[in-house]
Amino acid sequence: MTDKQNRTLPAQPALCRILDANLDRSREGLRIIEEWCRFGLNNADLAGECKQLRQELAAWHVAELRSARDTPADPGTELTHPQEEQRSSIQQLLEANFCRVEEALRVLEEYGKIYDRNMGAAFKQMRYRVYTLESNLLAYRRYQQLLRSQLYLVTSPRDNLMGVVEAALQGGLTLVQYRDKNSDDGVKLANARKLCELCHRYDALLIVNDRVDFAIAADADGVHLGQGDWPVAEARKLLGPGRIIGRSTTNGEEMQRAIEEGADYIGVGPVYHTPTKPDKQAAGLDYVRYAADKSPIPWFAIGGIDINNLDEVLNAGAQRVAAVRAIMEAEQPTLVTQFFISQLIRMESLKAQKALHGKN
Ligand SMILES: Cc1ncc(COP(=O)(O)OP(=O)(O)O)c(N)n1
Ligand SMILES: Cc1ncsc1CCOP(=O)(O)O
Ligand SMILES: [Mg+2]
Repeated sequence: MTDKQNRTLPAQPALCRILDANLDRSREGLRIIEEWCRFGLNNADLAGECKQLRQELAAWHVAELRSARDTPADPGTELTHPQEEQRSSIQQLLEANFCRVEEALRVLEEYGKIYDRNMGAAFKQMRYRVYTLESNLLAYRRYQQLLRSQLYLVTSPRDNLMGVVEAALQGGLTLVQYRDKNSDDGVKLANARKLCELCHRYDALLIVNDRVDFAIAADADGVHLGQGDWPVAEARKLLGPGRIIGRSTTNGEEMQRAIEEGADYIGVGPVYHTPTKPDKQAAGLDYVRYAADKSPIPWFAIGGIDINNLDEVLNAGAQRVAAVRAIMEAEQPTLVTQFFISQLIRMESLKAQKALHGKN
């Protein structure tokens, strides 16, 4: 690739060292990301793109650049940032390494222009591919997290909102919706941001109810839209393909429309009449059975579900449930969360066993 004809000036040792260091940096960062795509996500496409980028970088990493390396004289090897020493989650590790790769590619793009006529354009194109990889990876991670979530906590306003949600997260919750119909916008935005930070610390997703603008401003994982809220397509325009959009449905027609509109999941209910939404008529267990039979996308039974009637909802075919009062008003939200999850897992393995033995 570094055909000498494309070279504009004889390479200075400092320039070679800069290019060598940043080729190393970008290749290492991509390797770290690739390992997660391969072993953490089992995603051959994402891992393949990392490998392809690494190979293209390797082709630029010619002997002239590698031999310019002078590690003992490099003052930069001693410099570390406290954040480099700490990684509190996979999310943070990935973000840090994407940042490292993108910075290194930018350096390669700028200094590369002096070294080789084609280098600037090549690294610019690679940097854009890394941005695309980053958003594809984030979208994939979000969707995987949605798929593995069987319990969905929808919050209600509480003095100790963060404490209750954290207790549920400690019980294994992986999906939370911030729902608050009465607070001022300033309070809502502050709460959405705090909840987002809290959920991400536990590797859980945060969805914001009703408001696309808050979901964006809080950098949440998505939005939940009812039949009277924004159309899914309009929300998608603002949120892009990487964030999750949920839609409430009370019957088969609404379910079909939500799927056609491109919702990522649907709420199915209210299963029972509930004081949390007193004006809404119950859709009943029949609609749960209908969803179990017909929905090709993830769906959450919601409305009046608690630890006493959970079995009935699961027997009607629900594999995922959402709850407000059962967790928000529990004396021990951690224990209730653990109970819900254990029952959902029990039912899932019962179904898997039945399928294995060919029974209905
Ligand atoms: C998971 C889930 N399902 C349904 C709803 C209800 O949404 P909506 O009909 O818009 O009513 P409000 O929650 O906005 O009062 C939900 N929030 N979450
Ligand atoms: C938001 C919502 N959408 C349909 S039912 C419902 C409220 C569920 O609340 P609870 O779990 O307290 O019955
Ligand atoms: Mg709504």
